[in-house]
Amino acid sequence: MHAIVDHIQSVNSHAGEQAQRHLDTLTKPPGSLGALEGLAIQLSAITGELKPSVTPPAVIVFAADHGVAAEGVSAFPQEVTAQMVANFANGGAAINVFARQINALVEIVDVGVASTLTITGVTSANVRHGTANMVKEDAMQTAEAIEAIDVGVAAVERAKRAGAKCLIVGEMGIANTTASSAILAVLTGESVASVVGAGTGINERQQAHKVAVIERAIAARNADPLAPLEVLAKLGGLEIAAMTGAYLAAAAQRLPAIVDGFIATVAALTACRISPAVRDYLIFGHRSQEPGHDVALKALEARPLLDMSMRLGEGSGAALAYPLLQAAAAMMAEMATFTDAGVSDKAAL
Ligand SMILES: O=C(O)c1ccc[n+]([C@@H]2O[C@H](COP(=O)([O-])O)[C@@H](O)[C@H]2O)c1
Ligand SMILES: Cc1cc2nc[nH]c2cc1C
Repeated sequence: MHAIVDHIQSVNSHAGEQAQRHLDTLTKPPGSLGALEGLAIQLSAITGELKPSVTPPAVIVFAADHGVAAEGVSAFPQEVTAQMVANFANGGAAINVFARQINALVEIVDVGVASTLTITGVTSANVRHGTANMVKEDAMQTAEAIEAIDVGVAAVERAKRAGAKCLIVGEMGIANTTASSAILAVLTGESVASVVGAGTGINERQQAHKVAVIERAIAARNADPLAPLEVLAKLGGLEIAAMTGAYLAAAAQRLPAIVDGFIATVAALTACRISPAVRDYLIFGHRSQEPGHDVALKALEARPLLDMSMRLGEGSGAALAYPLLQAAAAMMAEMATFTDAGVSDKAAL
């Protein structure tokens, strides 16, 4: 982890300024493509290229289990994590469908599923078979969190070697909204109640119980809000740590990363607390229905591209946003300039 953090540099603001100048020569009123122009400038600043390519994208899904599931904080039983991993391997989940739609490379990584069965087509990088119950003990040791971060780093490096030009990082883990809410409350100082939601679909009474569980865990673990790795280890999840590592590696490799929903954004915030320069490598794909997502987005000063009332995870919202990045790249590469097309530029009034 430390080696990758040392590699992270700021985005190339000079390339971003050149992209802005190029955009203003294209046959459209300046700024008229709105947020798409901002996206193009960001892609240039990330890659250092005036005409960047985001093809092909790589989808990486990290799966892990959570000891805190034993507290009855999710609408679904823990075994669903492993069952969904098998579904990902068979190509039947929503993320598989959306990944095929955008011709993405796909890797499914078991970084901490409770089940000990191995599944063909899944990268086995299990650090431990689920975290401990954070109400009773630290979710994991710091060394395990670092190991899981390194699983994320390694997956991004494989994607880069395979030719990926853009990353879509997703997750699967029953009870991971509980871990994410706990991390977010500690990192931001916001109340637990303001960052807890229905997750996979618990009712209001169960949500009140979830708030109480998280409050107890936060009090018992007593993590230092200024020590992101400690917060991640004590309250986090193995897939959240792997995603944190993936965002750190994306920045180190100068690859744009599309952040998915609530859990992904909490991992992104953790990565930015470890290394603030990561922020400018991140593009926020969608706004999740999970209420804590707004808190996490605000902490990152992020405006997501889509608002589809989704709350699935898996990287699904990021995959749906990917065609907007393709459009931004195509605009830079293919649009005619005023000079090329013989169109009169803005009148000098
Ligand atoms: O991405 C989101 O915003 C999101 C919001 C709610 C739930 N999820 C997914 O649902 C699972 C966690 O929900 P829960 O209720 O078990 O904590 C996990 O597998 C996530 O991928 C994902
Ligand atoms: C079926 C199911 C699919 C998921 N995908 C991500 N989280 C999930 C949670 C459940 C319960």
